[in-house]
Amino acid sequence: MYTTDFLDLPALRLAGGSVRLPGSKSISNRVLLLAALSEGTTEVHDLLASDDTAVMLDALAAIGCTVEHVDARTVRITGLGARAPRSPAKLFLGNAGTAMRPLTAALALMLGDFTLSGVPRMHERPIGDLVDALRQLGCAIDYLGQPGYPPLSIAQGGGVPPLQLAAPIQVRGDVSSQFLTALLMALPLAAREQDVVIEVVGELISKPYIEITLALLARFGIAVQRQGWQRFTIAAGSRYRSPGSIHVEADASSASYFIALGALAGSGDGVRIEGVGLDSIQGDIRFVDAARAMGAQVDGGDNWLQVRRGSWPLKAIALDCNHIPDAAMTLAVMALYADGPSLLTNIASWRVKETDRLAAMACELRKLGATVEEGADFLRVDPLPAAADWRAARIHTYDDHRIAMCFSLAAFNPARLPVRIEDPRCVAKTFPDYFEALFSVAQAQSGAVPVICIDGPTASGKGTVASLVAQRLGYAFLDSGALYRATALAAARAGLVMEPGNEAAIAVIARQLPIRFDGERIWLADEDVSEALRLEATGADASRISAMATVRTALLDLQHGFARLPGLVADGRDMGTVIFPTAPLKVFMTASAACRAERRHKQLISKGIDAKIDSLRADLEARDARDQSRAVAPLKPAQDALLLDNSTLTIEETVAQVLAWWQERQPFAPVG
Ligand SMILES: Nc1ncnc2c1ncn2[C@@H]1O[C@H](COP(=O)(O)OP(=O)(O)OP(=O)(O)O)[C@@H](O)[C@H]1O
Ligand SMILES: Nc1ccn([C@@H]2O[C@H](COP(=O)(O)O)[C@@H](O)[C@H]2O)c(=O)n1
Repeated sequence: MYTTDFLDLPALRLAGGSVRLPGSKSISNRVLLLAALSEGTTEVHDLLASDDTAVMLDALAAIGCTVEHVDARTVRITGLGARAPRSPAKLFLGNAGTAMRPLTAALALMLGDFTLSGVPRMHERPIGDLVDALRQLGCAIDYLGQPGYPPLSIAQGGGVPPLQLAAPIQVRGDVSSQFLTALLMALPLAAREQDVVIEVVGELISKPYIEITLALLARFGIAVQRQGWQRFTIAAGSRYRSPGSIHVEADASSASYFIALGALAGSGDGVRIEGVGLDSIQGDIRFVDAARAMGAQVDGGDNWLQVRRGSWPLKAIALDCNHIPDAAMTLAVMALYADGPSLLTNIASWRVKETDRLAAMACELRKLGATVEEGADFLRVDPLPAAADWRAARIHTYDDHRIAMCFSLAAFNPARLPVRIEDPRCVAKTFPDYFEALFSVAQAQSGAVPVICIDGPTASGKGTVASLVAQRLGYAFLDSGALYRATALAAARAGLVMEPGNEAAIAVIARQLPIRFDGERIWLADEDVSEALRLEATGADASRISAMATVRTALLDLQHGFARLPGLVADGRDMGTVIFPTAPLKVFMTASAACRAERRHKQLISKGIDAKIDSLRADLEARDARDQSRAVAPLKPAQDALLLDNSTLTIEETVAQVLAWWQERQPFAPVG
């Protein structure tokens, strides 16, 4: 997951290959609560690991369920059954509507004292219609802040008041279908001696989500009779029974980004999406119809979809999006690539989601250059047909995962402009590895993967700085010196002396180098050689073999392979001059020999390695001289490199300078 302040997506061109989607958020949190209310243990497979499921799991543990993490995608829940929940309990539910609403309803029917709160935005998301319905029943539930919104208090430590079950329980259905879902999941707890009837007031929105709820209730032993979408009856004697084991389908709304990707850029066989198919129980699968209407070619089976580009430009669409409220945001970005204005209607529910999505989408689309009309419950988006119409935009994401994900599609713009996604971490709500998945199937425009080169002499700090710059930008990091060091180490282990007569044999070793980078650690085959590589003797050997032309050639492909989405920071001696000569930023980093010797001395002492500063200085000067004077790829600044002497700078100041130079090269307007 990218946890950087922003993530710059370079211009993208084509998409192909296969992605496996994470489990559905809606199904995951429903299944967790149903398992918690059941008697017995439920093993939940393919569970989404995300912020929203994490808060639900924490809450279930807090009220006394046993939660065991079997592996990254499997959790075992032992439910409460007939037991009362642990009380008092304070539950923090982040910004997870799928946790706040159903937990409120379930706990309101149980013995105990509970408070339910969330992040500030959660306290702006309405819950009054659900609370009204629960109060009708007789539950003791109060607002702790603004009436109509969380945080809430449920105070039934002394006992659950007698519930008014004779008359139908009325709930509004036109603000959020989650209120009805919450009651449907909670009221089986009350349907012991008599049927419980729920009546929906107003037109029910997002009906497909109710279908998911009913399907999952059935898996946990609860049959609900439905008369149209207005009246739901839970039979007397209902009791939750664990199915023992249950699989969570992949998220159909998450599929929308990859369906769109296929429609925009799917080349060859296009994009294959694993984990959700055309027969999905999730309403958002109907996004496929909308994508087809815009021109996408979509095939699918039980548990897979395959999407290719069809009509181009895409066809404009006018669609009532009530049935796909979440996935419809993806259509708004696809509309930029259409042959005319697109109109998305019946999306008023966007206003009460993670943010006011209607306002947010309009604002961010305009930043890209689009003309957008925003109504109370609709959005009209004009396309951007010509490259000159597009603007390089910093997309603000409002702590809303779907905004981050759908705007990534703007990176396919014909102007070849990068797109900056602010706070990319917000995708953790439903799809923590979204950008990794995107980069695994998307291809950059040729030469568009950005590379920052940092070259310089020994101990100038280029490795330290390059790695920090890479971290801040979410880019890959290439420590090219490690490749020469690893080759030298492998050659020494093979009994070779680093002299010209052994060049051919050392080049063979370099070409087949079984090197693997794993975070801070470096492996040669199955041995962790991180420490051995940093020895001064290994550095000196590396310097000797690095003068051999065939060894350098043998390491070329390996180094080029590091240039992948979303970008690379590479440090070495010839990054800017030979390996990435067209890189948009080249820095030549130096510091005085005295300063470098002192730094290296401190570095070694801190690792418990004894060293003399004078001999260190002599060694590094000898190494620099050899690196500068060799015939192939000598150490020198590229013609267009910026010089950075950091003798008097701290590490942070040096990093800040490199980042500042990088920002100067970006097309985004300065932050105003
Ligand atoms: N201003 C600075 N910028 C960068 N590094 C610094 C700075 N001040 C101190 N250092 C320290 O200098 C030491 C040498 O840095 P580093 O190993 O990154 O250098 P290098 O140029 O990559 O060396 P080599 O070429 O041997 O791999 C590190 O311990 C680092 O923390
Ligand atoms: N691009 C590069 C990187 C390194 N070398 C040689 O390897 C030696 C070790 O490098 P470190 O950066 O890890 O110290 C170095 O002295 C160079 O001789 C190179 O030639 N080209």
